Amino acid sequence: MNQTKEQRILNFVLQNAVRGDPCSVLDAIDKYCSEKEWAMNVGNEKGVILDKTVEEVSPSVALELGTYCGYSGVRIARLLKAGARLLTVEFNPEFAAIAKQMFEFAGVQDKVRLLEGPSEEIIPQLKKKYEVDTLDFVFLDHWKDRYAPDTILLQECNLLRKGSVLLADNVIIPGTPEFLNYVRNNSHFQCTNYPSHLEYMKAADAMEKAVFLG
Ligand SMILES: Cc1ncnc2c1ncn2[C@@H]1O[C@H](/C=C/CNC(=O)c2cc(-c3ccc(F)cc3)cc(O)c2O)C[C@H]1O
Ligand SMILES: [Mg+2]
Repeated sequence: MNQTKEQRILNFVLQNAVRGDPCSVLDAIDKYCSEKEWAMNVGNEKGVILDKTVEEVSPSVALELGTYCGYSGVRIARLLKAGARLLTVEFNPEFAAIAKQMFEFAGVQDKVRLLEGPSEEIIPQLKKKYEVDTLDFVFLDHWKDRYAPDTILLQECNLLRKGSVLLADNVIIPGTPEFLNYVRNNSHFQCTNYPSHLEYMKAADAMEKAVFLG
């Protein structure tokens, strides 16, 4: 059976990165996806914005929506302090299987919990089933039309507290107009835009940080 692009990315990592070295995993994915096959990883340029935000927040509990191959999950998990954890949500079982192997190879599997299913089903389970009180950091990188409804759902489920930080990928391309309108016109969010570029390309993209004010 033909391999998928995501399996080819994982194989390249297994053959070219160093087991237990998260940075070598990120470098291998970026090398493959810039030289061989484009893929929708947040990439190294927007990845630095993600790094800085994670370091600023120093979250105890972080949530990622849209795991895909695990690139941003490795990126976030490598920066987490001892005892902190990342919950990452992915509803495509093939991608989830790839990401799990990516986390194990990178050596971050003890910090990451991959939750398989649609975000609208998982988010309401976070408190009771996954023992979350509130979320310190949320990275939104799943279907772009889900950013706004899931931001509302996070509030409805009382998962945000004063100071919770949302960071959204792709607010220019593919674009998340409903989400931007929602958080920028909402007195409960303080927003900051971070201009950048589409992963592995010259096209303009940006990330948006939205801090929940309680
Ligand atoms: C609701 C829900 N629940 C759980 N997992 C979900 C979910 N919606 C998507 N997912 C999972 O996240 C992943 C989806 C991410 C969606 N990301 C994208 O569609 C995406 C697309 C581009 C892009 C830009 C320019 C172009 F010309 C073409 C593409 C760039 C990116 O950085 C992206 O994140 C994989 C999917 O299975
Ligand atoms: Mg993205």
